[in-house]
Amino acid sequence: MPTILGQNQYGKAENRLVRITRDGTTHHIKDLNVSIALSGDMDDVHHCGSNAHVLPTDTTKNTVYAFAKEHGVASAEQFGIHLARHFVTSQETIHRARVRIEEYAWERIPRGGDGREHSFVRSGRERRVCEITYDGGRWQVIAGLTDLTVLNSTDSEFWGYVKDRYTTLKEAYDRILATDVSARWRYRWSADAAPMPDWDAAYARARAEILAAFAGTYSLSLQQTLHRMGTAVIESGDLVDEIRFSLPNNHHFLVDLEPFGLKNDNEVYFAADRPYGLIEATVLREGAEALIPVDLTLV
Ligand SMILES: O=c1[nH]c(=O)c2[nH]c(=O)[nH]c2[nH]1
Repeated sequence: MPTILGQNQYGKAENRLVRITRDGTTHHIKDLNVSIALSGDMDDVHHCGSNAHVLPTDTTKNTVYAFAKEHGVASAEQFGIHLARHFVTSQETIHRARVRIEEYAWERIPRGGDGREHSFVRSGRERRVCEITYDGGRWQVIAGLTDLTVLNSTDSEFWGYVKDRYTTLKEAYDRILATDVSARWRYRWSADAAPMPDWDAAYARARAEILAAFAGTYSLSLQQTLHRMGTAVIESGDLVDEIRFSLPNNHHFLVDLEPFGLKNDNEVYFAADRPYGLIEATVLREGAEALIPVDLTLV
């Protein structure tokens, strides 16, 4: 039976890279997990095993480390753009490159004024991510974050919902709202000719807008909070056209203390870890195209 080769890509996944920049006795750290996926004239390697068009995945790994030395890592986005451009422009058989980067944040440990800055502590579970795609003509730059854990201990209600014979949920007029924010946003930058944005500043602004909107929204549902967070990011400038969120509703249930003769005045909660509501949506600038995949685990 004849078959047709469909979409295919290959490359080295999860190259763990730590780049130290030594600025005298002050050191800077970038801690990345870099995944490369290349596509192009790959019919022969799949059909008859000729590797003549294949740049080895091992080489893509080496390129990550060599570029870290030669070009440094100014930002994850800029590093990804460098790599994607290199693979597509240096190899005739490679027409598209996708570079995904996860970044782990480190904070400095104060060293008691000895003037030497080389001690770090890993901060939280939160990760910064980006995905760069280049096909020789157009760029797609998606950035985001995963597992940014936030909680409001009041200013959240949930009532007025549909009730059927299986509904047992009590209406809530003062509840905890908590989630681990996963967000991906797509920058408008899409051409080599356009000036390169300050990726770190753009990331910091989006993250700050998400946090401010979460804290500042009097919430009638997590869906409403999501929409406010997305709108805040898009309206904060003209760089982000689309943002998608995946928000687990980290339920906190009031514990029944009446058996102990105690009144629970919204003070004692059971923090459940599963199951959890999962609220997901994309917010777009008017007229923008939805290009971020529905399933954020794929980005
Ligand atoms: O913010 C919420 N949105 C829902 O859709 C929902 N459903 C539910 O049971 N609790 C909540 N909370």
